[in-house]
Amino acid sequence: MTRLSDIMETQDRLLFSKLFHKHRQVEVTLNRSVLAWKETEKSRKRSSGISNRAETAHIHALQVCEIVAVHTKDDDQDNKETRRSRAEAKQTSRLHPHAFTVSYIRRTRQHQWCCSEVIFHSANQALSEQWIKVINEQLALLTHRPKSLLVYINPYGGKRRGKRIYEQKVAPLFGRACISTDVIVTERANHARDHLKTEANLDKYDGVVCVGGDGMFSEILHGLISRTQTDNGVDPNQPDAELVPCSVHIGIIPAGSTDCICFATVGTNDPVTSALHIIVGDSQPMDVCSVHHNDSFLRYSVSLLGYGFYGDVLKDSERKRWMGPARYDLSGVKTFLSHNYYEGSISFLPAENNMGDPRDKLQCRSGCSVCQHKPSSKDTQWEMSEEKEMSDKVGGWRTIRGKFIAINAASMSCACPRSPKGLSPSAHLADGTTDLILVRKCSRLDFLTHLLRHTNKEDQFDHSFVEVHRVRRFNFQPQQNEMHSLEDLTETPKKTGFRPICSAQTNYNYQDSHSSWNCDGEILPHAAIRVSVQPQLIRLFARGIEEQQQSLLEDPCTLWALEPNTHYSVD
Ligand SMILES: CCCCCCCCCCCCC/C=C/[C@@H](O)[C@H](CO)NC(=O)CCCCCCCCCCCCCCC
Ligand SMILES: Nc1ncnc2c1ncn2[C@@H]1O[C@H](COP(=O)(O)OP(=O)(O)OP(=O)(O)O)[C@@H](O)[C@H]1O
Ligand SMILES: [Ca+2]
Repeated sequence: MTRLSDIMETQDRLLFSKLFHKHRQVEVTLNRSVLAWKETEKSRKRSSGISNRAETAHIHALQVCEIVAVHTKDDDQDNKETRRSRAEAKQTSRLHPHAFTVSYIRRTRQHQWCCSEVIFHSANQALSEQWIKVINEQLALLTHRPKSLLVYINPYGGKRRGKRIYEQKVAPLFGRACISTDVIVTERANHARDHLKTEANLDKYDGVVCVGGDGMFSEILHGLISRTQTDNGVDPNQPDAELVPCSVHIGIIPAGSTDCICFATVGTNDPVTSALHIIVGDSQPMDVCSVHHNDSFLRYSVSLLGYGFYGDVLKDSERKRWMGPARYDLSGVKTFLSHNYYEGSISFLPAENNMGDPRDKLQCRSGCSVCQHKPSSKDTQWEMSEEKEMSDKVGGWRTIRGKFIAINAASMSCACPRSPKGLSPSAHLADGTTDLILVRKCSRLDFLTHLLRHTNKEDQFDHSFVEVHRVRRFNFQPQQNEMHSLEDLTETPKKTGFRPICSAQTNYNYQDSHSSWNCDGEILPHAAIRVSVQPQLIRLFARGIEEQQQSLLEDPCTLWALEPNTHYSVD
């Protein structure tokens, strides 16, 4: 571990100068990883007045990898941060007229980042220019940062604020970081997907950014995966085909209704935070489920594949798109009151024991050790073996038949503002597995308790009617001919008035006896599906949720040790 005082002294120093910051003289040091400064002793003595006892030294430090950009100071930036008098600011500018601004990432609250600035003044123009040059040289060494991005904006996602969010909050940051962009505002559903599939010249870009919600992300996902498979001659209709990972990173600027992919990979739905993760070129691999019906490809999923409750909520909510995000709450209540269950048979290939358990409370966080474990070739051979697929007993495939209110496969936690811990709080972003949650038929009250536990600290899997398995693949086959309402199961049956109650004996048809699959917010056209997790098929400009820092000083990224009698301020 490097000590901050060493950085301030000589260690690997690239540049050292006495400059002015907030009207005080500071010693500024740059090495390959840190930009640090502290007030000079002379200045401290002057500020502490007549007493000869200097104030304690404050050392401020920024990590170079969290510097967004360095520029000559704009005139209108004068002393925004000091709240000192204009006269004092004018005096600094007169005596030390050559200034440069370092824009950097500052952590605020709840995983949010903002872009802050620190301004250094100098009397010497050449010195100021040298600082800009040397910092820029260090930034240029960070080759994983994107230089050119293709941006798709859905102007109709969420509360229809995508365009404004991009123009006001994101474009200025990309501009400051000297990232060039080609922006396409979509004109119809699937515009972005089709453009990526056939037209976009992907060689030009280091990443694709989507401004919108999970549906818009899904378009980008489908466009990119499909393009990559076509370019590599892979037929996606083969359920066992090994798909080729996409080389282009995806960035998400949240502007939708749920935005669970952004929330579960960054920890917050904030456009500025996401833009900063893109600028620094963060990289988070992610699993993708491929979904087939017989031998034809249906869709890819990265978050929730939900049959029963979440399928019914989505189907109903699609008719209420005009309501915006509130449609999910209304359809949620309506579906809850309908209280339907569906019969079917689900078979699955459990993940190996060393892949953890959905109830182990080992949450996926930045640098997650579980996600480092790549499936061995032995695991893959096992997966591919159709012979094993036929067997129910030898530790391979298992089959469960039953009546379910919900069948959910969560390939990641699916945390979102509605449910901050998500559908499966310990699911992992990139471990090659999905958590299969089976909610069997139960009373309304029991199901409500289960739902409520998604919003508090209690364990939503701790019910006799819920089971959860970590799996690599699963198949679902709906029961052919029955549909039930749970009216007869509740202690005090009530007519809901929301939908006709069908009994098992009367007028059932396919639509009533089957639910639909909610695949990341899209309805699938078939109930019988085969699902296979494709480990780490895509990469996002994200780093996973960072551990909450108890204080900024405990930032896991800091490179230095604390020293007694010195105050540290890690900006
Ligand atoms: C009593 C309160 C219980 C609240 C329970 C909240 C659980 C919420 C779990 C959210 C999981 C989201 C998973 C993400 C799925 C995305 O790929 C997809 C596309 O964006 N979003 C949805 O399908 C959108 C799905 C939106 C689902 C909303 C469900 C709302 C249920 C409300 C039930 C109310 C019962 C009230 C009884 C009086
Ligand atoms: N120009 C457009 N006109 C109409 N629909 C569009 C357009 N561009 C994209 N879409 C479609 O709009 C749908 C919803 O978009 P988006 O995901 O951005 O918002 P949302 O549904 O409100 O949020 P979430 O998916 O997070 O719940 C997507 O499925 C996408 O295909
Ligand atoms: Ca996973």
